[in-house]
Amino acid sequence: MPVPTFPPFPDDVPTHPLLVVDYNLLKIRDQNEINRLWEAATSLGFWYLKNHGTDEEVNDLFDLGEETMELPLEEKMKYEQGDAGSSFGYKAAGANAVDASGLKDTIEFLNIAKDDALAYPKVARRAYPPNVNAKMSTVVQPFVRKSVDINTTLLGIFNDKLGLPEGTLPKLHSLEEHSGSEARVIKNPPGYPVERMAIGAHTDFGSLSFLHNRLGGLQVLPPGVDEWQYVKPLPGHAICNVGDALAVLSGGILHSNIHRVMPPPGAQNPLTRWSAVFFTRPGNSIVLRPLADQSDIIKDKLSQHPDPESLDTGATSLEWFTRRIKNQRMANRKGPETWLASRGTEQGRV
Ligand SMILES: O=C(O)CCC(=O)C(=O)O
Ligand SMILES: [Fe+2]
Repeated sequence: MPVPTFPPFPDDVPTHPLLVVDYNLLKIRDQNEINRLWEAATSLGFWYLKNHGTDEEVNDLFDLGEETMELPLEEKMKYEQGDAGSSFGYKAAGANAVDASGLKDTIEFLNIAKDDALAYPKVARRAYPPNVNAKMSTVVQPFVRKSVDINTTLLGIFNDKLGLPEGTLPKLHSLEEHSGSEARVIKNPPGYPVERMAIGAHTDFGSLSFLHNRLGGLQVLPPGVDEWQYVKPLPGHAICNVGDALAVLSGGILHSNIHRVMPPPGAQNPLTRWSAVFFTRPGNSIVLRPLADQSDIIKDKLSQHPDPESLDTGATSLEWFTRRIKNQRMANRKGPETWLASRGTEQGRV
């Protein structure tokens, strides 16, 4: 389907500019571009990525998301992610909390494990609706493959900048091991005022997120700033960000920033908001702690950290995700403490 045109993003709301990084230049290891990526990843931890060559795959995934969300709720619920802390599958609107008070989220999403997408027609992790299976090879796999390629390139660049032995970070995110890496399509229905949180404030759980937005609604709370600021969607530009796993592995050199999703602002507000993401996460067995024994740069950074132990999570990647996902589920909620138990590196800012 052709990409629809939308009302413009308003010009009277606070926005946060992001550096634009050119993927074509990263691919040829242009030093200047690598330095700009590094600057973005170690400050806000968010940047725009242009020339990523994934537009068609993203549009096809949006179409598949639309087709899936139109299924009757009863059908979608057959593929629900459940309450045990697994991420893969369908999540109905209202299944997660958005804050400590237990306000419910307003979005529904479908998560497809990279393990299932790449193993298809074998089932690696779980089942999906028949219409998703029908497009697994033609839509999901191509999106996952391109996203993996891009994020692996970024991991390779961070690896070298961090002074880690060649290939260390890509190896921790190997396709061979099962992981929490997944593709996600999100729908936020219209009808909510601009101040009604759709997804609560959070840091991403994994290492790198490759996000595609057409309408506004994503907001960041930059370090040292008290006001939430929108990230304006730019056509053809992905929004990339660092998640907790990479922040921890790098000893805090790479920054995992808090963000949340609100309904689209201004003239975009009456529209359904769709987003698509690929999350790259470490292999399930990888222990989330700074790689100080493999890099003097990380070791030095850690020696200046006020509380270096706080980065030693003692958790494997699988345990970290399971804890965070499980404790945001409304079905598991006992009180504000359940929300607190779902937190990552937000450091009390939400
Ligand atoms: O929809 C968006 O713009 C962001 C979604 C997000 O932050 C997430 O799924 O972790
Ligand atoms: Fe996120």
